[in-house]
Amino acid sequence: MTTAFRFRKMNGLGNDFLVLDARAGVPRLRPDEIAALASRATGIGFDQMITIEASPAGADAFMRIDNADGGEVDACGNATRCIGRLLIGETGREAVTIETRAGLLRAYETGEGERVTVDMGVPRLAWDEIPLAEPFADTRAIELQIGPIDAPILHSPAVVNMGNPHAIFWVDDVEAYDLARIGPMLEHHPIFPERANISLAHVTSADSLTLKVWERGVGLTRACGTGACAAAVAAARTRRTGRRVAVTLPGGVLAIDWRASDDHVLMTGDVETEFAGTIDRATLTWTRDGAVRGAAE
Ligand SMILES: N[C@H](CCC[C@H](N)C(=O)O)C(=O)O
Repeated sequence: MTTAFRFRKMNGLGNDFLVLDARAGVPRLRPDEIAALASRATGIGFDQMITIEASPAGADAFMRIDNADGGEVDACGNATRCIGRLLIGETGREAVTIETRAGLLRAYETGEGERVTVDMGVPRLAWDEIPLAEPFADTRAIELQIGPIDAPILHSPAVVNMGNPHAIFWVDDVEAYDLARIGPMLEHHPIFPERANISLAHVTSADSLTLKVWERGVGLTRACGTGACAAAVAAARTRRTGRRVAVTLPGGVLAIDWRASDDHVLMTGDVETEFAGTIDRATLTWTRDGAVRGAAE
């Protein structure tokens, strides 16, 4: 019996994914196997593994999300755009529904090339929805200080849940902080019982901000879709911007619209299919179509 199965490699603004299709019989990998394949040193290298499954709720598909550390989570904005693109191509429809552990999401064509819009639903803003370890009446700015570090003190982040927990710190220069060093301290801060994704946001105008993200369970990524949504909601809530914000990340720009009519957050951006290949689970080696054999230790 073969232990080989197919995969696709995709990304949304450089936030990259190993995409498996369980509807074709791909096995559920263990966390240690996911982490080994996610390694950029010895594996295929990716931020999240995304598994497409049949949807119990009758959506076009269920999307399962595992971070590079092997931990399963409930939301991934950039991956939702990528899977939306795949399902739009598969169904021939302009709009598809994707079931996730955070709820049913709709993805639709924008008519501009590979660009996809996803309705990420309504942000959760109460302290116990983030969640936080203790009550805060105003989640637009919570008492959390870290430092002193070799840069201005980070303090009073906004917190937002987009199906996953986010903390956003307002800074004048996202490069003035060693996020690779302080990110893990904040991700694992005791105020976040489920840990958190950590963003540095520099508001550049009433409709634009620059964002740098340390992702829970991954580390620094080139883009974070739910992070961009969370930062745009937080900026609007604190009157730093309007409800439509262009979020510039290291990998590109996401257009966020926190729609006033129903409080849904719409996220629009490009997706890219990089390559396809085959993984042999028995040896955790893989072959990229039309390329040389790789090997995950
Ligand atoms: N690291 C996130 C999941 C992926 C989020 C990000 N890749 C996105 O595009 O939203 C978490 O643990 O909540």
